[in-house]
Amino acid sequence: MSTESDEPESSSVLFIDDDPDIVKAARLLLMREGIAVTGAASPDAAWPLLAGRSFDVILLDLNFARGQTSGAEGFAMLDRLLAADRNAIIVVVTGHSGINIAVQAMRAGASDFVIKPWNNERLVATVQRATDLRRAKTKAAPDIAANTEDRLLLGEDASIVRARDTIARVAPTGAAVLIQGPAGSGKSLAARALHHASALADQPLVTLAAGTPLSDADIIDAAARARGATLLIEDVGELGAALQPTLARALSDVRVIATSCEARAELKARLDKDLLYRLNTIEITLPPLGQRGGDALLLARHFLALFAGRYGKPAKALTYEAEEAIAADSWPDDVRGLRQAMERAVLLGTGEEHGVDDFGFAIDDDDHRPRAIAADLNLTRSEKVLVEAALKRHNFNVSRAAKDLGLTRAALYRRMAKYEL
Ligand SMILES: Nc1ncnc2c1ncn2[C@@H]1O[C@H](COP(=O)(O)OP(=O)(O)OP(=O)(O)O)[C@@H](O)[C@H]1O
Repeated sequence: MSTESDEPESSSVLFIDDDPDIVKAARLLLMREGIAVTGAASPDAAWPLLAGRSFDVILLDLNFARGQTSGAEGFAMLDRLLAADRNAIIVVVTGHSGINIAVQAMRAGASDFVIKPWNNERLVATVQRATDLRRAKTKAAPDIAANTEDRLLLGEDASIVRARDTIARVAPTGAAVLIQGPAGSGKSLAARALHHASALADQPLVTLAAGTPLSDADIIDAAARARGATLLIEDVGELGAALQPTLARALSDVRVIATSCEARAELKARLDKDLLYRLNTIEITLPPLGQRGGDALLLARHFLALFAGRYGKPAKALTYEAEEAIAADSWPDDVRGLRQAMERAVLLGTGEEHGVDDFGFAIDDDDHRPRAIAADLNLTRSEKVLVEAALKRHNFNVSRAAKDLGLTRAALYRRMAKYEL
């Protein structure tokens, strides 16, 4: 938001670095220049902050895991940040030995780099330059400063990593993309992410809701408005047979993204061949949340932090039982249902932590385990989920996680290898 004042506008920095002392040093230094620094200890911890607001500059450490020097995690984050906001201003932070890596990062889209330990004056100058660059870009395209919640397809399950990768690769091409998945699984979000990452991001995204009553004229009108831009056809499998040829004919000079709850075979039976051919050059499938491993827990934490920020409530941790129940639930209303459950918990939860009661899970009276776990007969999956939850809870400290799980360190390491954690 711009302010009418002679004072220079203060700027905001998100510093993603696992070393709290480094973040603190930057905060104290930059504060004197009117620059506010928010810290995030890991890429995971950064997303809820990014979803809730926008930052002028992102300082990104490239190495997170202890002893890592390849920068792989930082590069992955750099790609994701730029996919979420192609005008993000990212300054990578690296040690002396990482100059080559910093140069590679700039080739990959970073705006600048800082070498640790830094020279104070140089850090201030770099951040100020980066802020100016952001301001210039924001002026050119005012909507980029809007919060990025509608572009972040979060998750670490292989299916979501693949979906993000496909989005990043096909967005600039203009190819037609069909996104399949159950209701509430993130199809519209994926479509918007695709649009924002495309060369047509500055043009409108026209939506045609195929599941609502439509006439030929509605279809022709939507396609005309989307000419030279992108048409999002939601629930394309619901489109009446009589209207399908009209749509197929109207889709010239339009980038098409379609979503469908139906799987491919069903869609094939329902849709006119020409229309399907026009829609499914590239297919992206979003599996139900209950089949995405640890993503339910990751998303739950994300939404809790997001809503805590939005409603000005304290950020609370989840109890162990609540984590287990969230990880093991089948989430019939998918991500939408989980999102609502987390919003309700933030608004209504009264305890110091979010417990199972905040989410309407019932505890089994016999073994004091959440019922959702008892109902899940897939032992392998439950074990993976529990191991992952314990590791995350203890910030990947293996000794503490092993103790929590009642395992020896060796037994935990074996399971981590088995589940590729
Ligand atoms: N991977 C994700 N990361 C973050 N938020 C998500 C994710 N997936 C879904 N959401 C959020 O969950 C809600 C439901 O997602 P969305 O509307 O995209 O689902 P949909 O599959 O299009 O549903 P429908 O078929 O009912 O239209 C939205 O608020 C969306 O932002």
